[in-house]
Amino acid sequence: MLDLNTGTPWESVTFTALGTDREIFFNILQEARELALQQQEGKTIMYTAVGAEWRQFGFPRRRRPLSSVVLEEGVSERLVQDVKEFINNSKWYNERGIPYRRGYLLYGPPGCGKSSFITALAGELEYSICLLSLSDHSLSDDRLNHLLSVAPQQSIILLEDVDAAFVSRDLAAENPAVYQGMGRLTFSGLLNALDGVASTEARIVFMTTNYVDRLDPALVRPGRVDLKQYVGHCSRWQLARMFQRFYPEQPLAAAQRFAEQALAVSKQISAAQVQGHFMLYKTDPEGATSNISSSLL
Ligand SMILES: Nc1ncnc2c1ncn2[C@@H]1O[C@H](COP(=O)(O)OP(=O)(O)OP(=O)(O)O)[C@@H](O)[C@H]1O
Repeated sequence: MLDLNTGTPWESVTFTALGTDREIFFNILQEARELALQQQEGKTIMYTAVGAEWRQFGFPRRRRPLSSVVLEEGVSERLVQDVKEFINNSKWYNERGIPYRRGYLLYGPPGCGKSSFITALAGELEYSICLLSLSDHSLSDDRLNHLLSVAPQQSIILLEDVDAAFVSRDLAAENPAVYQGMGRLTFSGLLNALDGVASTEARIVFMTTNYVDRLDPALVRPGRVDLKQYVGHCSRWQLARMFQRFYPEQPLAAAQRFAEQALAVSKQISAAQVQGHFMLYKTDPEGATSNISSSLL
């Protein structure tokens, strides 16, 4: 059976037992709960907004290890440390009367690992992800406000491609026709909703964009975005690291040679491109290095 309001499958089960010991029911329920939770163990749950509530999207996904997302040297560690420090410091915020929330902005070209990193971070923290598209035309100021206030506990709110919903107010003023009818969510509604995100629990908001210069400064000011991080094309270090992860049996020198040659072909290679290239040479590291120009251009 389906709950017509939420679309969630459900059924009623009636237990009857002879005797006077009610404990048996509690034990059964406890066991059922543990079994249900076991199914989610080691997994990351994604939620999307449906109407006024968050609904689980697809099956829980196996947690992505942080080490599988190769960002520029030190970047991943810095972000993880910042988030963990924030989560462990509720007292500091309470004592100073500062809303217990932290905003992050990851920006940079497509396919360089912004979304992958956030997914892996959620896995590391054992948090779920609440994915919200600001360009969703059914999103209004009130609905956004409500959704942010009822987000599941221990979740990261992820606003992807924030530039797609709002453009710098100057740009919009210059060319109103282009930016007309971008949904009922207003820019000030978004700012208010972000400012209102406060709870006794750590509230983490991640935003991503490919076009940081299109964002209104009001959106990325401290308090709304506390840490900005550029996630860009692959550096020499990243290329070698990705090679080593893909071909762990290869010596470091082979990884360095791959990185050299890849950069000689182009300085603007995304990690997604590198991953796609390696997939063509799954068991052939030599081929991956000697045929770089064929698929990385
Ligand atoms: N730094 C990385 N390390 C390992 N894999 C990566 C990395 N960046 C991207 N990939 C792979 O490339 C694909 C796309 O990456 P992802 O969606 O994270 O990029 P993105 O920066 O969020 O792109 P967009 O701006 O288009 O949303 C994924 O399959 C991911 O596994």
